[in-house]
Amino acid sequence: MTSNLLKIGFIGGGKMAQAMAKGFISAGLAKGETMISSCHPSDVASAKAFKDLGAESLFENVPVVEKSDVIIVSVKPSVVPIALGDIKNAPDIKADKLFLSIAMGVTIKQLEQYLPKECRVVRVMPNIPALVRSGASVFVTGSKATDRDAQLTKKLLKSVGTCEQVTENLLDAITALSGSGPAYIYILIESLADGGVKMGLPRDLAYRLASQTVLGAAQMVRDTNVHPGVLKDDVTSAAGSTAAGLHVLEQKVRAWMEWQIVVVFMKCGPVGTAAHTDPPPQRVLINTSLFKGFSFWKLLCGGGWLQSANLQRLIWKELKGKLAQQFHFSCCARFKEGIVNTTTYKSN
Ligand SMILES: NC(=O)C1=CN([C@@H]2O[C@H](COP(=O)(O)OP(=O)(O)OC[C@H]3O[C@@H](n4cnc5c(N)ncnc54)[C@H](O)[C@@H]3O)[C@@H](O)[C@H]2O)C=CC1
Ligand SMILES: O=C(O)[C@@H]1CCC=N1
Repeated sequence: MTSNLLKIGFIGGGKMAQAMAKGFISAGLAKGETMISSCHPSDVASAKAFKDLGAESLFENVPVVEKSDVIIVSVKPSVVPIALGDIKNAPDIKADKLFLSIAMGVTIKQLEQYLPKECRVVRVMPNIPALVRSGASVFVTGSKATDRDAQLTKKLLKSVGTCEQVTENLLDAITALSGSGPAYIYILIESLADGGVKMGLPRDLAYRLASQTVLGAAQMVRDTNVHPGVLKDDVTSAAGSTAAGLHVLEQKVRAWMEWQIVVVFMKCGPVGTAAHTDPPPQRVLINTSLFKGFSFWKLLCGGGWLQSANLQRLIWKELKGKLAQQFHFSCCARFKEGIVNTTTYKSN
């Protein structure tokens, strides 16, 4: 029986939409035929992926809204105004429905502006392990979303992992931690396994051991409620092998893992708003250790202006090497007596 199941629509049928759709099917919350997706006409792979699930797959957004009870907006942030514009500009569309946007950096305010005024909006940050129902999701409700919408959002997201309601000011940091996080854990697994292979392990055994080790360690943190530092000490015998390994890792990995959260956080604001009319928020850098001798540098959200070109050059030199992708960001120097500089750069 499919008649009691919600009709779930995806505007954008890419990687994250497919992960959620497959998770909903495994959870019994949807069937292929109760879902519908749209994608760009050039994206035949995504269209096929949804068809393979038994879902309808289109190259138009308006019918997805018309045929669904809940619509998941799962296009890239820069495409959100275009895709939602299709809906706003459609004559006679009945859009008094719940829209869940998973787009990085696009705010509730923007979503409500892009959509027809009768739409109810929830902003979500899921992650890709939703595919195997081990996702970590959070959500924020928009101004017109009801308690029932919040309950429904929870039901959908809990079916594919954990789900917590948060406030919107936390979403960019959450994107950096759990939205992007799986990618960082994948390189950790890959590098653990590569190290094992280097020392003679068969590759398939190395991946099985590496992934189970990450899974088990994560479960220990989640289920025992013991501080990760204490758990780490339990593995580390005096003068043993783990201590030797940690000596290497502590020098680089810990600092870099924290640093990437700052970098992603900085990226979320400006990119999410790049295509929009709102002025991009000033995202500024805090890393007191980076700039030796300039211990007054702080991470700030806010603006200001600096006179020292030397300081600007120094920051830019530091950052350029660390930020692989092209984007705008602002650097801000804050002296003890107040903010003295903000400059917007474009990396290349
Ligand atoms: N991939 C991930 O792990 C996560 C992604 N997200 C968010 O999910 C969103 C989608 O990301 P991915 O699935 O990774 O990207 P993707 O590139 O795999 O999917 C984007 C989809 O949008 C479709 N599309 C492009 N233009 C369109 C249009 N005008 N109308 C309708 N569909 C259109 C594309 O054909 C494609 O199917 C992004 O906003 C991202 O920030 C959030 C959390 C995790
Ligand atoms: O890379 C991205 O922009 C998206 C947001 C979180 C995970 N993937």
